[in-house]
Amino acid sequence: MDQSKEQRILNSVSYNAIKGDAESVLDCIDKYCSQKEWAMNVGDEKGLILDKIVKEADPTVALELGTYCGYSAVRIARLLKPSAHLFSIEFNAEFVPIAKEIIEIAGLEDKVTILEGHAQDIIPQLKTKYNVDTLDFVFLDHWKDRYAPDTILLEQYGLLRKGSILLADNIGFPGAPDFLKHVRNNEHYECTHYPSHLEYMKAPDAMEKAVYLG
Ligand SMILES: Cc1cc(C(=O)N2CCN(C)CC2)sc1-c1cc(O)c2nc[nH]c(=O)c2c1
Ligand SMILES: [Mg+2]
Repeated sequence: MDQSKEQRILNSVSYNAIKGDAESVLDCIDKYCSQKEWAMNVGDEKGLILDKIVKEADPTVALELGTYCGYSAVRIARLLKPSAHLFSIEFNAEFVPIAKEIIEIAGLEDKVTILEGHAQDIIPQLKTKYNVDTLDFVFLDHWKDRYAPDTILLEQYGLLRKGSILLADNIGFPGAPDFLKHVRNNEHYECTHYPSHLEYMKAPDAMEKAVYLG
């Protein structure tokens, strides 16, 4: 059975990255995906926007929707303070072990918990099963059609508090029009638009920050 692209990315990280060095894991993935095989990591350019917003949020509890190979989980977790934790939800069973391995190579396994399943099934369990009170930061990077309904779930399950910061990838491409409709012109959100480019490409893309106002 041929290896998957995601397995080849893990092979490259395992062979080339410095164990315990998150930056070298990120650099290795960015190098592989810009020179060898494109993959849907948030990437180095949009990654800088992600870094900026994570530093601004300085979250104690963070949530990521869409783990994929763990690139953004490493990107976020490397910036977390000692007491902080990242929950990352991934529904594709093939990606989960690859992401776990990449996060471990980065030395961040104690900061990240990967929850396998659909966000709409796991979000309702965060308080009861995972002892979450409220979320300080949420990175939406799973599937454009789920951004809006899953954001509404976060609201309905009392997981957002005044000042919770949502950051959504792919607002430009593939695009998430109903998410934008939900958060913009909504008195409960303060939005900021960050134009950028699709990972490893020249094509335009963008991220949107939406701060929940309570
Ligand atoms: C799968 C895919 C293909 C894209 C594209 O236009 N391509 C043309 C150019 N070739 C080279 C690459 C592919 S963009 C994209 C994508 C990008 C993300 O950041 C995503 N994030 C979360 N969830 C997604 O489903 C997701 C999909
Ligand atoms: Mg994305």
